[in-house]
Amino acid sequence: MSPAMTLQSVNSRTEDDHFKSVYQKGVKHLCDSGITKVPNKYVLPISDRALFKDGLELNQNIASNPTIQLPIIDFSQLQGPNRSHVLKSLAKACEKYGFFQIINHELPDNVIKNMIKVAKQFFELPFEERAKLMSNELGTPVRYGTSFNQNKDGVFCWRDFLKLMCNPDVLHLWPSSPMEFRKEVLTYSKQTKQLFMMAMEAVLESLGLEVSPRNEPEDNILEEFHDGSQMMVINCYPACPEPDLTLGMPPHSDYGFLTLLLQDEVKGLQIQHEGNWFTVDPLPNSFVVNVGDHLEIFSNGRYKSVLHRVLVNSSTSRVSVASLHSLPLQSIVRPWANLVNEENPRKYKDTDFASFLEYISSCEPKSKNFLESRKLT
Ligand SMILES: O=C(O)CCC(=O)C(=O)O
Ligand SMILES: [Fe+2]
Repeated sequence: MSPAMTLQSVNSRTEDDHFKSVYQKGVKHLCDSGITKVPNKYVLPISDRALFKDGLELNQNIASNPTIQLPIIDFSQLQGPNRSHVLKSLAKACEKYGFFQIINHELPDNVIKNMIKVAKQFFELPFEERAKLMSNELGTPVRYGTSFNQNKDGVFCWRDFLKLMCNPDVLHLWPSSPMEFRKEVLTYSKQTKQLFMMAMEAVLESLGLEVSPRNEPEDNILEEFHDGSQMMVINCYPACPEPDLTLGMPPHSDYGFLTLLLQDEVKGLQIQHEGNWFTVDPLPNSFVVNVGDHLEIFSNGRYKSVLHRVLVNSSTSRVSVASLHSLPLQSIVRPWANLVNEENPRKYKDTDFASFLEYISSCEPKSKNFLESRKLT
């Protein structure tokens, strides 16, 4: 090998390493550097792009993807004479779509507005400030990162995130800047926990479970959720110069029982329904709620944890806040005994949070692979 070639290969290796470390710093950092094209690291193979269906590239703009109106669950009707009617709609939504929208919840407007405000402010902090929370360890309770799994993803997705464990309580590890961050996010997390408890009670009742406080604690699964795990994921999807080439998040399902999703006014979430992708039109002041893998397991397959993904766009950055709720981290999740019978035999193995972490640490998470790995054949 000639000296020149050696130098060249060293140079390109250095360049590679340089770019590798740039991508690890996240999409916000990359965009702030003034890029006008999507780097190859984020370019999906054609078949994984949003504009691809049944072996064909669709000749349309991402923005013209069909939208879906998710079933609406009116929480103001849950406590009154219409409760059983609302529970029936809830059961249908969880069976058919794996998604619903909550309206007329009791979360005050200002709590929601302030959550979005501090989320946006956090991503506007200087990179060095955000980078203090970067970690390669997936189990770290407070973690700033990028893509889906930046240790494993071959192609990166167009997302930066801040993951905050809310329960178990690690408040002292949360970012201390912006100044109002901890206070506002704590208020928001407590309020979403309450909303989750109401939603979970309704979901259990819709499955035919007796959740009255008169029950012995060991028969009352709702009690276990009081001290259940809560993880908040604050997502930032910067405006993307070539949005058709990449995705904000690849198709995935969420691991917990229910995820409560708050979005700003920018569209982006898509769900898979009857084999097709639909964009969710965010209703102002509502929460989009989805069934997670644990609820699919618990309900022995009656309620479905549905694939969803996120599109990005060229004009506006988007922020969303996902609150993922489940049983305490050390609990075992298994099909509820009353939902298993001769007609509907047990479909899933026992699982827990540790096996989920082990799974996502050891392979590139794709679609519903984790749930597939819990299926009894
Ligand atoms: O940003 C969104 O709309 C969805 C986010 C999401 O799916 C997640 O955080 O798991
Ligand atoms: Fe998700």
